[in-house]
Order: sequence, then C-alpha cells, then structure tokens
Amino acid sequence: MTRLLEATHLTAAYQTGGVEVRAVDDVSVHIDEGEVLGVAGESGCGKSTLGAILSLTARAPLYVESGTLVIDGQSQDLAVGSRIPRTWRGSVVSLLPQGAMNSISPTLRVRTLVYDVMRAHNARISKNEALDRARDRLKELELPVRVLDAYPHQLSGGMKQRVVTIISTLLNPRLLIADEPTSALDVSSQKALIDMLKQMLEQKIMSGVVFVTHDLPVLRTVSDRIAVMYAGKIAEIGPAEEIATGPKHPYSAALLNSVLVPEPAFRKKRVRGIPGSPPNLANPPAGCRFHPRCGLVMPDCRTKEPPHVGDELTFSACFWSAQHPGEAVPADKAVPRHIDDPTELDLPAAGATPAHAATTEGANA
Ligand SMILES: Nc1ncnc2c1ncn2[C@@H]1O[C@H](COP(=O)(O)OP(=O)(O)OP(=O)(O)O)[C@@H](O)[C@H]1O
Repeated sequence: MTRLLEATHLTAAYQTGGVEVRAVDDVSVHIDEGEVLGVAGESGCGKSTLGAILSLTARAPLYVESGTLVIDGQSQDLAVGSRIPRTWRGSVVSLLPQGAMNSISPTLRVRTLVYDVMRAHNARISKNEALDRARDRLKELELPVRVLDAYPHQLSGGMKQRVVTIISTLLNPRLLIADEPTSALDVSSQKALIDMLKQMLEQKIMSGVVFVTHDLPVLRTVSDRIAVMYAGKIAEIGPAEEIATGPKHPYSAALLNSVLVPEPAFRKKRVRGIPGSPPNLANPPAGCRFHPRCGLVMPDCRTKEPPHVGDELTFSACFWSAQHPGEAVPADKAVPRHIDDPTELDLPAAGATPAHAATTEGANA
C-alpha cells in the first residue's frame, strides 16, 4: 500500500474570552492510497476540528499550535505563522463542510456556483472551461448534466449533497475531508452518496477520504478503517470490521454499545448508554481522559498518558490494552454500572453551557 497522508502531532485550540479549549491534542493519523478513514465519537470530541486542521481551513478562534502534513512526499507545517501555499487548498486537500448543502445561495443556479468555486482557485479560468469540467464530471458519475441549470431548491436533498460533493472535488484533490455528509439524508440518499464516493475513489478523482460522522452504522459501511476520538484524542484506530465487532478500547466498546439501530450485529447486544458526559476540554482530566467513565480503570489511567498499543495504522491508546494485547474489551465491562463520584466527571455547573455546545462556525466557515 502506498501512503497518501501522514499527519503528525496535530494540536489545535479555540481561544475565546481568555479560555483555551484544546479540541485536538497531539493527534497523528496516517492514510493509505484508496482508503476511507472514518472518524467517530460523541459530539464535542473534536471530529470537525480534526477535519478543519486536515483540510487547512482552521481559522480564528481556532489556532493550530503544531502539526505537519505530508502528502505525496511534500511536507507542510501547519502551526500558526506557517505559509500554506494556495494550491494546497482544493487541489491537495478539499473540505466538504458540515451542512454545505444548506448554505448554497437559493438565488444562484448550480452553474454559477461551479464557476465561482473554480474561479476562486484559478482566476483565469473561463466560464466555459469551468462548466465543461463540471459537465464531464457529472457524465463520468452518471448524473444528469441538467442539474447545472437548476436552482438548489429544485434539487432533492440527496442530489444537492451529491452536487456539492462533486463541486468540492472538481480540482481532483488527493484527499477529501467530508464532515457529516450523510447526517441530513434519508437512508437511500445516504447509500447513493456513499456509492458515489466509492466510485470517485475507484476513478481516482481523489485518492483518499476522511469521513467524519457520529453515525457508527454508516461509518461501518463506508470506512476501511475507523478512528474513534474521545476528548480531543484518538482512543482507538483500526479496520472498520474489527472496531465494529471487537473493539479494543473501552470507549469504542461503550460507544458501540450505545448505538440504537436495528443492525443485525448490534441487535443481539443490550443497548447501554455511557454514564456521565465527556469532559470539559478547557480542563480535561489527567491521565487517560476516559478514565472517569471507564469500567476497566486502573491506577495508572488516572495519572499517566495511555500507551499506543499496536502500530501507527491500528492501535488502542489504553493501559488495559497494554495488559491484554490484541484482546477485545468485554462489552459489559467497558463502563461502570454507576459513577460514585460525579465530581470526577467535571460536569458543568447547573445552568452553565457545556463546552461542546459552542459554535464551530469559526473553524469550518
Ligand atoms: N468556535 C468555537 N469556540 C470555542 N470552542 C469551540 C468552538 N467550536 C468548537 N469548540 C469546542 O471544541 C471542541 C470540539 O468541537 P468539534 O466541533 O470539533 O467536535 P465534534 O466532535 O465535531 O462535535 P459535533 O459532532 O457536535 O460536530 C468542543 O469542546 C467544542 O465545544
């Protein structure tokens, strides 16, 4: 397998009103050519922020403190102050942002949007050239060329999302970062979009996809590997089937156990929520960030950073995994039945806004 992306030591924080929320903390991810990497985790765990860093779209109040991307042997430093060449955005990495299909202006035809996007990357491109490129792409993907003449409201939700995906990839980016692309779609439109993304990978329109969603069944269908994030860090990363059927990190096991869908693999399991709530990232717990909610917690978890057990493509960041290498977590042991000391959870005071309720507009706009 050829390596497409090496992203190392990514750290970024939101700085608002004197409070620093480190939403992604020393995360490294690697993607091979042709792979779809799914990113899962509860709301507020840093999925969209990771997407913003990888797609080079982080902007105030989100500041990248450190990190390097290597794509096709070209290295790019991401820390604040680094010069990011214009050519990287759109043609090396491209973002399909959360809610993109609802942010299309209702007064513009799709063809105008295509031209505006292409012109933003190449001021000298003619309208005909831009539209020819879009027409060819629609034909390659067996979609009707007449969508170019439509206004957004004339397209179904599923078609709108496929069109936005096509526009985001007109420059053939090496890596597409898709943030919750299927969340607002019905199941048949979800399937159509996933099939189209796979077709685009086969046709080498792009060479890899980072697919961010909280929807585990969708991730299992679309991803080759899944990264499970918790409180700004990767708890576990591994082949999608292994994560879905034999997770090695207690948090992955707990997350899977709380899925409420009638999928055959999940149907036999007793669905159980995860007690407590994710920590406030302005003040995360010491040691393993999941330790206050973990059923397999041991003394080291409270004070020490957990080791990565495995290799760079497949690992579980966990002391239990270090003692049980290769073993799946027993699902009924992943979380405690009760949490005796709720103060350990760093819950917000009554009436306070949880940290993860803040807007992400700044990061992905
Ligand atoms: N503009 C912002 N200002 C301050 N904090 C923010 C901002 N945007 C996000 N955060 C915080 O950063 C953390 C990570 O947020 P992020 O949106 O990346 O999570 P997520 O996993 O994508 O969540 P969701 O699934 O709800 O989109 C959260 O604690 C959130 O409160």
